[in-house]
Amino acid sequence: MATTPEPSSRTLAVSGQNLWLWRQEARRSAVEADIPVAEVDWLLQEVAGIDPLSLRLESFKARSHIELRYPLPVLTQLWQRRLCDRLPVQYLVGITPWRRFSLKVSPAVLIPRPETEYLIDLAVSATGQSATPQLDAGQWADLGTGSGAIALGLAEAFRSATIHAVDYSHDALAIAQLNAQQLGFESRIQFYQGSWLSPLASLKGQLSGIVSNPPYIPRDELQQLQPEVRDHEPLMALDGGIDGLDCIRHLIRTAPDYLRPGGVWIIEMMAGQGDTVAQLLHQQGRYCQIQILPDLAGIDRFALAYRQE
Ligand SMILES: C[S@@+](CC[C@H](N)C(=O)[O-])C[C@H]1O[C@@H](n2cnc3c(N)ncnc32)[C@H](O)[C@@H]1O
Repeated sequence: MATTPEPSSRTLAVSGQNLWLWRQEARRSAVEADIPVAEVDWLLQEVAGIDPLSLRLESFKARSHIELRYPLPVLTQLWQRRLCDRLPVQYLVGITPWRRFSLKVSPAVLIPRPETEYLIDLAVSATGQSATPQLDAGQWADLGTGSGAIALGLAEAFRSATIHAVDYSHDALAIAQLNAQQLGFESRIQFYQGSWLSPLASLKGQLSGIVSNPPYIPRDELQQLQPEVRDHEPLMALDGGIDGLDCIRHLIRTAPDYLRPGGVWIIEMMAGQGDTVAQLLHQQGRYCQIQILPDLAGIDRFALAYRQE
């Protein structure tokens, strides 16, 4: 498993000119390796604390010294891992932005994606549109919490709710808990190790909402994923079984017993799964107002339904 070196406790300084030269070389190698050059600047923001404008205008070049989290040769080694091992830059620096949060990530968790941010907006608008009272309060679940991103988003959006975050992976839960502590949400989110809803048996019939971004990649397609994903993100976060729908089918089948009447069920899915997911929700017979919703690019990526009253 890839690990990022611990930041040095020594003060490590380089001249702006030297760092500029390092950046030029890294940008050249990024182009050659077909990696977005913007990732070099992201790395420099994190390890050298240089703001995006100074990077864009290259004004940092005039500074006599810039403090780094790692010595320059270690930075070079890190960048080599990005180039040669295709290690995602988020794992290199150990953090990723998501909504307004800066989340700790490691190869134990999926790197939360920008499109997943929309699940929180869907949850907020679903509670606003519902006739069921106080859907934005009470108990909410984030199933397959990974880094804790969705649980944190829900905790921030629904100030009176308690969030129950479940993951099968102990290592993922450790990261999620750390994120909750660092962002000041530890009293609002409870964490459970186990499979989907099974650790929440005591909450049957009480959940105001269930939100999940489950694994949904068909098994045969895993090998065709980009190396950054295939070789570094956890298989347990990706593998959705033969047709990609194993976890979604399970969540459709089990969620009605856990939702309160009128409670909302929201998931992310893969492009092309919308028709089948809508059909499964209809067949289950206990959902209403079933909707398949697009992402910002207009591609169907989300499903939303309410438990019948
Ligand atoms: C696609 S990732 C989503 C992570 C995070 N919610 C996000 O959106 O970035 C799916 C998550 O489901 C978890 N998972 C897989 N199988 C599970 C199961 N049977 N029960 C609970 N969690 C599971 C994985 O460990 C992984 O963290």
